[in-house]
Amino acid sequence: MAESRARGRLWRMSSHLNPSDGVSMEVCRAKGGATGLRVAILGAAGGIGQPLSLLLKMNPLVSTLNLYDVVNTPGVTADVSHIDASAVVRGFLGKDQLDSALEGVDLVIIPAGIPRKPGMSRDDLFKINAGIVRTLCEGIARACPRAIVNVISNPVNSTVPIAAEVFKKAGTYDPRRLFGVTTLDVVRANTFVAEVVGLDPKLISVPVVGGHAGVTILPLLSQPLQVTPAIRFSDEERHYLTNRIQNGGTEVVEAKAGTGSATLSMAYAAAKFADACLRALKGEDGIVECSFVASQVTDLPYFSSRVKLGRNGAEEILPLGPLTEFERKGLEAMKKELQGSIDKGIQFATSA
Ligand SMILES: NC(=O)c1ccc[n+]([C@@H]2O[C@H](COP(=O)([O-])OP(=O)(O)OC[C@H]3O[C@@H](n4cnc5c(N)ncnc54)[C@H](O)[C@@H]3O)[C@@H](O)[C@H]2O)c1
Ligand SMILES: O=C(O)C[C@H](O)C(=O)O
Repeated sequence: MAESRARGRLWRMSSHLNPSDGVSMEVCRAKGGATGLRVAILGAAGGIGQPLSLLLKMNPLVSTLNLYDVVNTPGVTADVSHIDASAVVRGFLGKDQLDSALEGVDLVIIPAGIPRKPGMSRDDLFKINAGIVRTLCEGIARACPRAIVNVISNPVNSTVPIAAEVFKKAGTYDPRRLFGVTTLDVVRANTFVAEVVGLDPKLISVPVVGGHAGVTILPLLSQPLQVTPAIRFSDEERHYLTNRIQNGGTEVVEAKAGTGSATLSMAYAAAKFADACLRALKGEDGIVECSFVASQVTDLPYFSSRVKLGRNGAEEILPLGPLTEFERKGLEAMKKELQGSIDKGIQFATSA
């Protein structure tokens, strides 16, 4: 009897988390930490979305975590909501619940969309993911126009310009609040450099600039901060590392052999970048992360480089610093492709 009473209570506690089931929250006295920040994950039931939901639930800065997807959110929500961290988890399913998922949110993270299979480029995802990102950003413009937005969906070099155009059309665009998530490139660069030089990756911080596809990913290996004496690479090491960092995504896609692309390392990277945004929103000073943003650092309208984060998002885009000849050539080599991907995104969003 005692056991079944406990079970009934648990059922109510978890099922009320999905607003679609009509069960009220009256059994709960607490409705979530009042002082924390509200986060929505769009695409929360996917390969990235699920572990990212887990990591954000564990983030003490988060008071409310809204999980949105077009499939499977009730199960993911019930599962993640049982973790004994303070964020209240709420599930939202299908496009009719998009605006409710976004209302009052401070940070929106978008990992919605299809991933690559072997032999595909990120640009091959454009056809499907461009429309998904556009629809989700229209929801953001309606329901939480002041939110910070972290775009993960590929091709990032085009989806960020799409998001910007949607917000411009809605009259809500603030370039400081829109970020393409390129943290995984930095995470990979730190890991691979640490392997080569035999150091703890936590000591390495390689800025990775440009965009998020092939040659547009440019690690500035002459600037791996925090290590004294400075690391110097041989030509062979520099070529190996640049090539491996540029092709890190493909390495995972091929290893997964048709079942998807990076999900766990990406969830880690997205949670790291989201945490930086949340800490900046809370007023913490001195936070710098690489991200693909509207930029004047080069002649390209969007570019990933080190960005100082503040209460309003991107406070300052830092200069690239001194480049080696190898890096200067890499920068020139990426420009045509990156400009083309940016133009493709703008064209898609403005012609619709
Ligand atoms: N920026 C990066 O560094 C990086 C790294 C890895 C993957 N990615 C990209 O992230 C995206 C997601 O990858 P994944 O492995 O999680 O894919 P996945 O297929 O496992 O998950 C995608 C999720 O998006 C959902 N979805 C589809 N349409 C939607 C819509 N209209 N609204 C809400 N949700 C929707 C799906 O239902 C699914 O749950 C891909 O485009 C992938 O290329 C980017
Ligand atoms: O490579 C991909 O398709 C996914 C992602 O962009 C990555 O870098 O892992």
